[in-house]
Amino acid sequence: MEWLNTPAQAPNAAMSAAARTRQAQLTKPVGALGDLEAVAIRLAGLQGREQPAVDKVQISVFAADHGVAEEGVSAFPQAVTAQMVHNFLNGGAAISVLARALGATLEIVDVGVKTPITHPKLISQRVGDGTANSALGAAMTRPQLSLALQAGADAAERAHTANAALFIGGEMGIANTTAATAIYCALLDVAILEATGPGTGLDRDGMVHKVNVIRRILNQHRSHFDDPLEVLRRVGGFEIAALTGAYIRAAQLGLPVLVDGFISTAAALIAIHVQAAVADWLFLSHTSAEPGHFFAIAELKQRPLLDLNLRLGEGSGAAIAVPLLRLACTLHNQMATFAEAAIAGKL
Ligand SMILES: O=C(O)c1ccc[n+]([C@@H]2O[C@H](COP(=O)([O-])O)[C@@H](O)[C@H]2O)c1
Ligand SMILES: Cc1cc2nc[nH]c2cc1C
Repeated sequence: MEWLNTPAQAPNAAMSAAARTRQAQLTKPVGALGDLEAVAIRLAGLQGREQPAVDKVQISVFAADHGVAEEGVSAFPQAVTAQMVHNFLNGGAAISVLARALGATLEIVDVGVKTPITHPKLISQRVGDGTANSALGAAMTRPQLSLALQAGADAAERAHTANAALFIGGEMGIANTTAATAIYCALLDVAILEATGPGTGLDRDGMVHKVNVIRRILNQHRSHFDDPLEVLRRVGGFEIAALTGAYIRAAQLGLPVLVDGFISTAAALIAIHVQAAVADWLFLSHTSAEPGHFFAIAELKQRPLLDLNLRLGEGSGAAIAVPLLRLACTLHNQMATFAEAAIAGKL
């Protein structure tokens, strides 16, 4: 795991400066294309070219089960994790449809679904048969944490080797909003009541129960909140750890990342607590409908691109934001400058 401490690459400041200069010359009032201008400028710095592009996209969905599901914290049974993995592989899930529509590479990685799945298209990098119940003890062992981080790093390496311009991580795991909420509370010091949401669709009573379970989890592990990897090991999940490893490795390889929703952002929080410079490589795709997402967005000091009441996961929100990144680049690269179009500049 020595790679974890390898520094993230530094964005190319000269290229973002050149892109900012170009934006100022395009035939529009400066700033009129809003956040899309900042996206193009950031991407230019990350890709080291004045004219960025988001051609090849890799989406890696990590699936795993959670011991804490036995506490009854989800509106759906644990078996849905494995059932959705089959749906991903058979092309019927939202992320399958989106990946096809975008021309993106989609890979599904089993990092610890309870019952092993065999399928020719599945990448099997199992860390265990699901995590242990974090309300009773640590969710994973140290070796399991290392393997899960490595599974994510491997996915980022594959994307880099395949010359992907953008990496998207997705997750699937019944009960993982409980794990993610515990991470938010541990790292951000937000109140459990404010950070907890309905996940897959709990009613009020279900939410009250979920809050109580998260309180038990936090009380169990409170003395370790100053160590982000220990928080991940104790209250996280294999798929959250894989996403953390993927984000850190992508930043080290110089590969921009589009972060998905509530659970993916928990992995992003761990990643930036391990190494703050990883944040340079992360774009937030959307604001999740899960209410606690707000607190992580504030910590990442970035405005997500979309706000569509999404709460699916799988990498779906990030995939939906890809056309915006592509359009931001196309506008930046193809618009005429004031000089080219012979249009008078600002008075
Ligand atoms: O990404 C989000 O913002 C999001 C918000 C709520 C739920 N999810 C998905 O729903 C599952 C977890 O929900 P739950 O209620 O079982 O904790 C998991 O598979 C996630 O991908 C995802
Ligand atoms: C059906 C279903 C699909 C999902 N995709 C990601 N999380 C999910 C949770 C459920 C319940």
